[in-house]
Amino acid sequence: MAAVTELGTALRALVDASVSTAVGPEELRAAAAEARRATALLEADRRPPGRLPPLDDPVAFRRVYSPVTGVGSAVAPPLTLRGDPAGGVRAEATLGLLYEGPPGYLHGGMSGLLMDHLLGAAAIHAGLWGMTAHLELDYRGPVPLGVPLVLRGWVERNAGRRTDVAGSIAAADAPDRVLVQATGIFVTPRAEKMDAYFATVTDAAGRHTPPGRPTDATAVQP
Ligand SMILES: CCCCCCCCCCCC(=O)SCCNC(=O)CCNC(=O)[C@H](O)C(C)(C)COP(=O)(O)OP(=O)(O)OC[C@H]1O[C@@H](n2cnc3c(N)ncnc32)[C@H](O)[C@@H]1OP(=O)(O)O
Repeated sequence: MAAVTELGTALRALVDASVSTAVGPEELRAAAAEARRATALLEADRRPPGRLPPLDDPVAFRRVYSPVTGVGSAVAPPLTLRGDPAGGVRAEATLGLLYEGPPGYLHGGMSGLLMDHLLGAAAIHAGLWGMTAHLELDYRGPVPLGVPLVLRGWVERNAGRRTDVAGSIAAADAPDRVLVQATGIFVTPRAEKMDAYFATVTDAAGRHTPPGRPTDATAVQP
């Protein structure tokens, strides 16, 4: 885990530098050559799709390469989710130029990614695993880059396999002024769909490990 985190941290610094650098073409080409060397090192042994990385725990929903929370991901902020004393889950983040939409502000699709994850995590935190069936966002104000944000997700109601969830993004210094409001419907797929979707998913040892088994949601910090 330390090595995965070390590489992820280095890659995030590289990606951030690559989208904010003002160096010339010679330096860009030299950096590209270094990046290709690193890629060759990593390509020496790759896992096939459907086989989880050894550090993943699908029951606890620990995903080291998640594009939202993955400590090993080059593109994840990465968020750390916590149980929210007010209910549901929350995370804090300061997002950089990698995620820019309008100049100086967060790309709206990135808000969608983050809200999808927070809402899904809120359902899981309540013991209600499901896949996103519907996600709706209201963009009430632009989300600034480079300032601390607070992201929240909470369950509104549950009926059978369906869970209605909501969430928000706000600046940490103005948490009551909601910039993005999200609502979503998460559905635990019927058994035959679960089988069809995840029949070939295995852990690193080759054991069948579909998601959605009863979870202790330990990926959310207490
Ligand atoms: C903490 C750890 C961190 C870890 C946190 C990890 C968070 C991860 C968050 C990311 C999650 C994703 O990206 S998931 C990936 C994106 N999503 C997908 O690919 C899902 C694609 N869609 C599907 O496969 C399907 O539509 C399903 C599985 C969602 C539903 O199919 P189904 O199982 O046949 O369910 P179905 O019988 O149709 O519906 C069940 C009930 O839900 C209602 N329902 C279903 N869909 C909808 C809908 N769009 N809008 C309204 N209502 C709906 C139905 O009316 C019904 O209500 P009633 O009649 O019972 O009242």
